[in-house]
Amino acid sequence: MSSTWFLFVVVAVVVLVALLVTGLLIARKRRISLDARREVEEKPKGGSYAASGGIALAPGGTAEAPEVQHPVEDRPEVDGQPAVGDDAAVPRDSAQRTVRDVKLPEEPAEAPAVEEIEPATGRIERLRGRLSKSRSVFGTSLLGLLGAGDLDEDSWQDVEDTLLMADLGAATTNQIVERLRDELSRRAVRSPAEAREVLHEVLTAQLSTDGERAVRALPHVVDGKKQPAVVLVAGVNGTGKTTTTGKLARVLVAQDKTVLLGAADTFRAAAADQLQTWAERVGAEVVRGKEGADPAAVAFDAVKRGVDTGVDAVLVDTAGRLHTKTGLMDELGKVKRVVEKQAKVDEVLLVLDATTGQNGLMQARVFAEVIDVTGIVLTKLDGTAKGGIVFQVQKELGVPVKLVGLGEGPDDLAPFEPGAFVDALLG
Ligand SMILES: Nc1nc2c(ncn2[C@@H]2O[C@H](COP(=O)(O)OP(=O)(O)OP(=O)(O)O)[C@@H](O)[C@H]2O)c(=O)[nH]1
Repeated sequence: MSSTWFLFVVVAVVVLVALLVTGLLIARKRRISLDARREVEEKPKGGSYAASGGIALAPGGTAEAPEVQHPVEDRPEVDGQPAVGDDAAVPRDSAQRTVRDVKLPEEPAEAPAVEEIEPATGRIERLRGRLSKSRSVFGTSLLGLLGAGDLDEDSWQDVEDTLLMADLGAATTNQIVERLRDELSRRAVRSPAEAREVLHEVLTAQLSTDGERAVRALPHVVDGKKQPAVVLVAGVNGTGKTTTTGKLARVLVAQDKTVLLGAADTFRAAAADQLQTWAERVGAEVVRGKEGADPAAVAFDAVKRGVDTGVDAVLVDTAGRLHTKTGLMDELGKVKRVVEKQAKVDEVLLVLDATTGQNGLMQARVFAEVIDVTGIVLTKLDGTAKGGIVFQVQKELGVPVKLVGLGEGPDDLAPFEPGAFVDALLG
């Protein structure tokens, strides 16, 4: 009986163990197959990347990104650009690099180059081509008429018209025609060469004047002390005052004279800058005031500075005054009076634009009433066929033409010499 019970118990235990093992195996098998299916189901379509973690979010607003020490700091040769290895060190989604100020090496300030200046002697000959417009009137027209031999009244009328059109004015034209008639018949002129000689003589004589043509721009001694020459440059806007002042400074510097420029044209904003540029080109000092400052005060300061520093000449560029504005014209008189508290004004150059013809003459008259003009500068003779204005303006003012402007170039200013001028006109 006991052995039967023992056998029964063993069989029961074996069955129980078998059942237990089978149950466990079945349960495990089920779980594996389930998980595998889910894995297949959850796999995203299209082969895209499935992130393993979520995106870190932070509240917006003022939170500042931590400063990143970028390796570029240590590698100046990459010049701030990403280079190989940068991404490895700084992940893409780390804070962006900020713009950094990089100190560039300073460029050495360029000293303004002082230019070489053409000698002034013989300039009118060298610039004679610039008078080509006026030359065609005098050279081609007049010589054509006079060189043709005996002139009838119609031909003399043509000579007269030609001179009038060249802006010689009625009085000067009459005098010239009369002289030409006399000389041509007295000398029994037959050839064009003889006609040219007579014309040259008559025109040159018309240009002669008792006035001194030298520009008074050299220093002198007062009470044993060197005093700079003081030159005022006056004229209507745009006639070429500033340009002439600059050109004249070059002429002086080329002769080893020291020059100071006074920018008393305080009306036109760019005038002082323009003068400063001229000064820098020749290495001269400039005295300038604020825009709109009293021109007389600037002129005074310039002359004072010139006296104190012992320069050879002070050239004062005055404002472009319209001759119709009497107040402004009076101011020019004031500039002169104020300057003369410092030093005598040696030269008042009136700049006239030759292309304005008769209008230029009207300006000259008004200026001469306000200020004692001592010399005339006739500019832009290169751009006009009316070179004859030279003849009129001298007669009108009784003041010599001292300088002529024959172009915009820095050395296109020539001393006025009647013989050379007429030569250039006749070609
Ligand atoms: N062709 C030619 N142009 C000239 C001559 N002189 C001056 N100019 C030109 O004329 C213009 C006026 O010259 P500026 O010197 O500025 O005249 P400004 O009288 O000082 O003028 P404001 O300062 O306005 O009163 C510039 O373009 C010069 O280059 C000359 O002889 N020939």
